[in-house]
Amino acid sequence: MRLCLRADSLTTRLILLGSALLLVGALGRMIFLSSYLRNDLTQLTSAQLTSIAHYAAQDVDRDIVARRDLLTHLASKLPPALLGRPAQLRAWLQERQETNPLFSRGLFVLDTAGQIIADFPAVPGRAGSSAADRDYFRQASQGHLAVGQPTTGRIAPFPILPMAAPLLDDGGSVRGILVGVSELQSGNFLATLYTTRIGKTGGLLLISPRDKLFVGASDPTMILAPTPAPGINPLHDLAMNGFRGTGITVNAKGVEEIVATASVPSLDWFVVARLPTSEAHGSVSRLIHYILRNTVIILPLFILAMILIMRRMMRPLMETAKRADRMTQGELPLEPLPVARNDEVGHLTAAFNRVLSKLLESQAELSHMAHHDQLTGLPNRKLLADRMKLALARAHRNDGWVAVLFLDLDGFKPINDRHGHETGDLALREVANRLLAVIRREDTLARVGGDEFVVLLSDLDASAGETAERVADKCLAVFATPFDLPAGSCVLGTSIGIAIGDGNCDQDRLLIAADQAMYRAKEAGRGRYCLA
Ligand SMILES: Nc1nc2c(ncn2[C@@H]2O[C@H](COP(=O)(O)OP(=O)(O)OP(=O)(O)O)[C@@H](O)[C@H]2O)c(=O)[nH]1
Repeated sequence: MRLCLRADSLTTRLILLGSALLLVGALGRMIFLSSYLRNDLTQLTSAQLTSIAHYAAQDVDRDIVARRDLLTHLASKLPPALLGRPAQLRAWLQERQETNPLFSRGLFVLDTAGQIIADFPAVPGRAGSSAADRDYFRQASQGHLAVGQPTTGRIAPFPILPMAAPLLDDGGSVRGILVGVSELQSGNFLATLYTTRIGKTGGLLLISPRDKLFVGASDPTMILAPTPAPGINPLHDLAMNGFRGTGITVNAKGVEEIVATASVPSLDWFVVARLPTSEAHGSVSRLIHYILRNTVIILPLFILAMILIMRRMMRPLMETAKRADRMTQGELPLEPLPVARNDEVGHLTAAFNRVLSKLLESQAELSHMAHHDQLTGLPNRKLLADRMKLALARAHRNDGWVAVLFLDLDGFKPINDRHGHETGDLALREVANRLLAVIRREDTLARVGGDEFVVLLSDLDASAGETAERVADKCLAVFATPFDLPAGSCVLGTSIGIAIGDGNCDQDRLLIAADQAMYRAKEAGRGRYCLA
């Protein structure tokens, strides 16, 4: 049986509903899962970035502290007498530098006017030049160790960090300044910070709030670039003012990032570890694509499976409907349908069968009513006509005979008049019962009028007349006994007209002949029979 997917069919609706639920489920999973995972990944990434920023800040701090300690130590050990002897001073610097080359761009000494007295390694043009304008000179002149502003070297164009320590005499006065210069990207300084990548496009930043500079960055274009002006990046502004923690922000290039900040303890610098959210949430996008792809693959399979399942489930229902249809069109007899399964379709089929059996019962009742007399339950004139037709056909085939006895009650009307119709009805029923008792089972007793009965005797032989007279005698005899009715005992009689016919007789003429014979019996004094 073919299953048509019509727009108004239950199957189509169920498939559409199922598909809609599948899509809504996938959509729901995408929305709720992606939101949940985004939050989760943001927290996880923030924690990881915090660790990275912290470790990077510790690394920077270790390098700064090492240089600060070295410079302080060298300044304390530099013999004051060497300040007036540049050649010896350079030799002293060389010895120290070769022993511990932390300051990759060398050491030099300034006099109190900021003039470079000696340097190592000797850079052409450095000795004799002035550094009086440099911030570290001004700070160190005050007697403090100074970390200068990271800058691009005057001699060599590399990002450098100068550090300066005052050379103090015994009285604590500044006699000169020892300066150490480190190339920021040198292998023993911050090279790792410059080359570290977080994810594909994330990285580290080292920021000096005092100098409003990016000291270091994974992105080379940002090295020594000025930090954004306040108001561009709120989280950056907070960090510049001392906030340390994590957050999501949009950087100056318009990229949304997860960032974590950590302070470099020995300076006011801080490290920023950053990762674009698009990268951090990359697995969410992949998951959404995965769900979408799966849904696109599953949906047609689901629809196909639904069609097959629905076809299987609906087959009994459709077969039931088809058979019911054929029954209504008269192609199949009205019979109970087979109940295939004990499910809703089975219940529907069983209900249909119950309706059908009620219908058959009503039909049988109607048919009985159409062919029987309501009062006595005897065949009526219509059924008698059918039976006569059959009896005459058999007689025709067998060369047999039929006899019709037409009975009209004598004295019935006075019972009605005297005792009422109900008593008359009881009398008619009793007459029917008494007559039924005297005829053969295969003969027919019919009520054809108010107090008129017909006895049809079929399959008679040539002695049909004698047989009919014998039956007429028996019928007369049943009236010999008075009728014992609730209203009292009543006497009834009957007049009988007999007509005999063979297979060639017309049934109406036979009945009329019997009727006329009955009238002759009436006229002859009632309570008797006459032959037609
Ligand atoms: N109680 C009852 N009476 C009926 C029914 N059908 C017809 N009758 C009555 O039966 C009576 C028949 O009339 P008649 O044939 O003249 O009655 P009768 O007294 O036997 O007269 P004769 O046939 O001339 O002997 C009428 O009074 C009808 O009203 C019925 O179903 N029940």
